[in-house]
Amino acid sequence: MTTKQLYEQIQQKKSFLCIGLDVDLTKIPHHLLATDDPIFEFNKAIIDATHDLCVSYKPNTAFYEAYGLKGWQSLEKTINYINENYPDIFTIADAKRGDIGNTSTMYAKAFLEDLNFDSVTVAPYMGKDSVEPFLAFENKHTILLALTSNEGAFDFQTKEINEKPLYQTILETSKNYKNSQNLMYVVGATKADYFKEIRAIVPDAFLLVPGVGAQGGSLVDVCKFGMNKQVGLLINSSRGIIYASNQQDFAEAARTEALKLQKAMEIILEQN
Ligand SMILES: O=c1ccn([C@@H]2O[C@H](COP(=O)(O)O)[C@@H](O)[C@H]2O)c(=O)[nH]1
Repeated sequence: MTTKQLYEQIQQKKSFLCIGLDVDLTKIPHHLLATDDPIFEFNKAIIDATHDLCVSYKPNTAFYEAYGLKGWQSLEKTINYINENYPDIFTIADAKRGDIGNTSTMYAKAFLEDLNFDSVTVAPYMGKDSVEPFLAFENKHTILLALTSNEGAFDFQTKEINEKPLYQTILETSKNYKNSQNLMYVVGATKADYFKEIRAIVPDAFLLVPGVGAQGGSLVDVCKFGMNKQVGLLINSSRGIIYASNQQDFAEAARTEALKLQKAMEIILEQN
């Protein structure tokens, strides 16, 4: 999917919501545990109940890898279900990969070719030759960790090297990578104070913003300086939406939470 198509979806749905599919078998309704593939059945119900309110789904691969081969099969069924039934949805494999070049190529093939996600999250720590193999895929996107939502982000990412915070160096340096038009960045909603500086460095890039909902980030604060002419934001909420209820009504409850965020986004879009 191109960023133009993503923007068209945002305009049509009046939403820039990304729903995180982080399925934990200890948190899903008990009746689903009796099915052949509880993870997939849970995702399918959530997706069917929310697809008109969001523009993106983001399974975090950890929640699938933790269940071994069966978990990986559930991930594959989930991405195939989205691609077959809701092809306009932008899909993100939140896998946080990145390695020496030939290994990164294999990671990229796994997520962007075999599983056919639109994008994958990548850690920038190993530098250019670890990121560029992901960028080589046409109309696919590499979402580089820039300033993450967790407390540990202050351990390295905000530390100055040559009088510049590391996250700024990541943004500036990666802009010169080959096929950098395929780059997006992760910036946590809990770091709203940093969005003005970040937008000055990457005015046109899409930012994937996790951290609203369960982590306490504010949608309004992020949008204040985070939006650009093409909106340029994908706001992620996972637990705050998918675990709104652990009863039979879980999909409806997820829809109610997603609708609250979509309505707030609609108001913000009208004001901008
Ligand atoms: O900086 C980051 C990068 C990734 N994440 C991931 O996003 C979701 C957030 O889940 P919530 O339940 O809405 O808190 C999860 O998959 C994280 O691993 C992040 O939170 N921060």
